[in-house]
Order: sequence, then C-alpha cells, then structure tokens
Amino acid sequence: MENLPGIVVTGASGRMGQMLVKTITASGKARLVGCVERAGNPWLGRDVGEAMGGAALGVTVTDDPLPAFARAQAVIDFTAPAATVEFAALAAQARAVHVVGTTGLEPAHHARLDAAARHAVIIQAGNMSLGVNLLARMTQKVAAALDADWDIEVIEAHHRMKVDAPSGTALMLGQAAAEGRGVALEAAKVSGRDGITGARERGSIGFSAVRGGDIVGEHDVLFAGEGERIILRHVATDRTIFARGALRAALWGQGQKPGRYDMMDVLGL
Ligand SMILES: NC(=O)C1=CN([C@@H]2O[C@H](COP(=O)(O)OP(=O)(O)OC[C@H]3O[C@@H](n4cnc5c(N)ncnc54)[C@H](OP(=O)(O)O)[C@@H]3O)[C@@H](O)[C@H]2O)C=CC1
Ligand SMILES: O=C(O)C1=N[C@H](C(=O)O)C[C@H](O)C1
Repeated sequence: MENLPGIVVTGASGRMGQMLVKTITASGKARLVGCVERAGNPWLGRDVGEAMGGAALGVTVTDDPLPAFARAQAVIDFTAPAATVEFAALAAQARAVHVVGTTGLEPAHHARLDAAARHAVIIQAGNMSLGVNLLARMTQKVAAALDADWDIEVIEAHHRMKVDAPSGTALMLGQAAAEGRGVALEAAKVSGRDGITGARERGSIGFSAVRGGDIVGEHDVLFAGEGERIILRHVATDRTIFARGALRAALWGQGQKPGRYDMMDVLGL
C-alpha cells in the first residue's frame, strides 16, 4: 500500500470531489493522501470519510495545498478555473502530476496551465470518460466525411447547479467537429441563439445548453443534412465514469515528461 501513488483531491466536498475520494480509496491502485478545500469550507479540519457520512479515512481536510501536494504523486482537481490555475502552479512546484477536470477554462487560464506544464505533467480534459472521448473521435471522423451542407449542432443537458455553458464536453465535441472539417472552432462557433437571429450561417457549429434537475450529463452531436440526420449521443448516468477516468489519468501521468496532455493521450485514442 505504501508503494502506491499518493493522490490529493481538491474541492473534496464537491460532487466530483466526493466521487473521487470514494473511487481512489476503493481502487487498490492509489492512496488518498490529502484533501483540500478553501478557507471557510465547513469540512476543514474534519476527517474526509466522516464528513462524507462514513468511516474515518485518516485524511483531514485542509486549506493549505502546498504541504499536501508535496506528499503526493498526483493532484486531481475538479474545482473552478480561478482555483485550478493556482493549484497548477503549486502542483508544478511539488512536481506532482496535475489532473484537471475543471471546465469553463478561458484562454488566460490555459496560458497559466501552459506555464505550469513547463515543469510538470498536466492532463486536462472537459470530460474524463472513455465514452465521451470515443464520441469525440467519432465526431471528428464523421465531420471529416461530410461537407458543410451538413449542419453541425452540439446539444447538451446538465443538472441545475452547473455554472458554465456550453459544457466542457460540448466544447470538446465542437473542437473535434471543427478539426474534422478543417476549420477553427472560434470562427465557426455560434452559441445560445435568441431573437431574430437570421438564417443559419453555412459551416457554423452551433451549441445549445439545457439545465435542469439532477441530469449528470447528456451530449448529442447532430449532423443535419437535406432529408436525413445523423445523431451521435452520449448519456452519463453516474459520475463514477469521470472519477475512474481521472484516476486512470493520474496513474498514466507517472513518469511522463513535463507537458500538456489530454484523455486521448491517456486512452491512446
Ligand atoms: N472533466 C470532467 O470529466 C468533469 C468535469 N466536471 C467539472 O468539475 C468542476 C466541479 O464540478 P462539481 O464537482 O459538480 O462542482 P461542485 O460545485 O460540486 O464542487 C466544486 C468544489 O470545488 C471547491 N472549490 C472551489 N473553489 C475552490 C478553491 N479555491 N479551493 C479549493 N476548493 C475550491 C468548491 O468548494 P466551495 O463549496 O467552498 O465552493 C467545491 O467543493 C466543474 O467545472 C465541472 O464542470 C465535472 C464532472 C466531470
Ligand atoms: O458540471 C458537470 O456536472 C459536468 N461537467 C463536465 C462538462 O462541463 O462537460 C463533464 C460532465 O458533462 C459533467
């Protein structure tokens, strides 16, 4: 057990944080060596297992990330963009692999991740599941096979607490479609139509977001042609798929050269 890679979970009291704690401790492949939350969080100072309503796990939730990261071989981070860029610098300082599931990252956040990745391994993806990464590859291939007479729309649905749109997964799928078609997503992207929008622009890639209830995550990539439609769909029913993917990434990252990686690298897709 002592030889297994040690992992720190940031945002441990969150939906994904709790799922990660359960997945890591049940895996037999890694040890949970730290849990981080920000100042003011009610879990600070408590054993994370007890805070989750179960048996003690011997890990106390802290708001001091660096000493925790220094004890770890990997940090798994599903929090918020402002927190993630700070964690990236600290994980690089500690030479720990940083697995980033946080979505809503903007160019300035990516620049901070790029800087940290000069010294450490960062694996970042808007979706860590095997199914969605396969879907992204299929999307790229279908987009490459069709011309711009086929309109591409990405439609996603998530729970009512989600704070960013389009989802990280929708953007991943849009990026895959754009790559397949040989265009830049930034130039083709149309998001959240409302009012007198005018007719659809040929070659654009549209995004629509639904928010409600406890939907874990659903994504359709629609290719709409004349007289026919193709729909590629992924439905997540359980957050363990993301946690399992993140743990797999943390283990894969051990011994890799410093740099930016994604789940396609981890899964060999
Ligand atoms: N890539 C993937 O496969 C997936 C990505 N996600 C993404 O993961 C992120 C988290 O999702 P989810 O777990 O549902 O969200 P939650 O809001 O449930 O959890 C976020 C956690 O991060 C904590 N947090 C925020 N800021 C900080 C900080 N500065 N320091 C320490 N902790 C912090 C929050 O604490 P507090 O309560 O104090 O704010 C909370 O505990 C989102 O961006 C989501 O889109 C989700 C699922 C899969
Ligand atoms: O916030 C979520 O819940 C999810 N976020 C990710 C995203 O933005 O795509 C992944 C998953 O769909 C769940």
